[in-house]
Amino acid sequence: MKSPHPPTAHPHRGFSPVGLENISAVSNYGRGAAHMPLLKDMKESFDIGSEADPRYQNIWPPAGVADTFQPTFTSFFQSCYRAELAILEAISIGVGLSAQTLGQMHAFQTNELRLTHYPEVARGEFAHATRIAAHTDFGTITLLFQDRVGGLQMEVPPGSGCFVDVPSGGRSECIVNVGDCLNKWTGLHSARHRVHLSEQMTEDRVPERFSIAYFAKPDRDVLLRPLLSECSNTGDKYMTADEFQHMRIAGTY
Ligand SMILES: O=C(O)CCC(=O)C(=O)O
Ligand SMILES: [Fe+2]
Repeated sequence: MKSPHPPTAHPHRGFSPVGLENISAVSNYGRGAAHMPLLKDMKESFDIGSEADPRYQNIWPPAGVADTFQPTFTSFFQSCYRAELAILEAISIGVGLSAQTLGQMHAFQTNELRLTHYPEVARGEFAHATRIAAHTDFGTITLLFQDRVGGLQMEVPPGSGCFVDVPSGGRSECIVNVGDCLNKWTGLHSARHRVHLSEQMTEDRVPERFSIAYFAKPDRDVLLRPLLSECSNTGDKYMTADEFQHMRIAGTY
């Protein structure tokens, strides 16, 4: 392995083989009594942070191995950051905050880009495993890009344990997902989602699937407190974003 992820969840950098991370460790965050089953994830991933992050370095492939990888994804990361700031401005205005409120809390680019490959598997594997277990994203917003294979599902209604397919519009589509931090600031719903067997998948072999998720995260010292007087949040009030990220991710590696 040329760019191994550290053995713990922090920092999210480099390559994680199938079996290293299991998201079901955090599936039950924020849930009431109806607990999700503990299923192993069938995925491998590569995590990239901002080159400007003062705390953590990226773990790039060594020189001579996939030399276009680093410039391609450094540039893509910057494109996602520009999109993030535009979307945060729109959300700020939409919820009644001043236009720069959310953007100002994302100045240091503690964001992460994750490339995920879900290998082809036999359909029967889904009896005791999944592609990525149910979870809410921990950050502010997620920009999700996927191929046309399908399998992304959202919990509807919230807290029910029932998941519906999110149809894939293909590689030019970007799904914007609300994360837990934006939920704490504004009350917008952070949807629980997973990647599992979709209703359309009727063959014995479930084809491989690729996705790219860009996780926009708050600056580490920002407090997660309600920004709108009418929104009611529960639990974890006034943690810093950094404390919250560490708490949420514990146990996944
Ligand atoms: O692969 C996907 O479509 C979703 C991945 C995801 O939800 C995540 O990495 O947080
Ligand atoms: Fe997610």
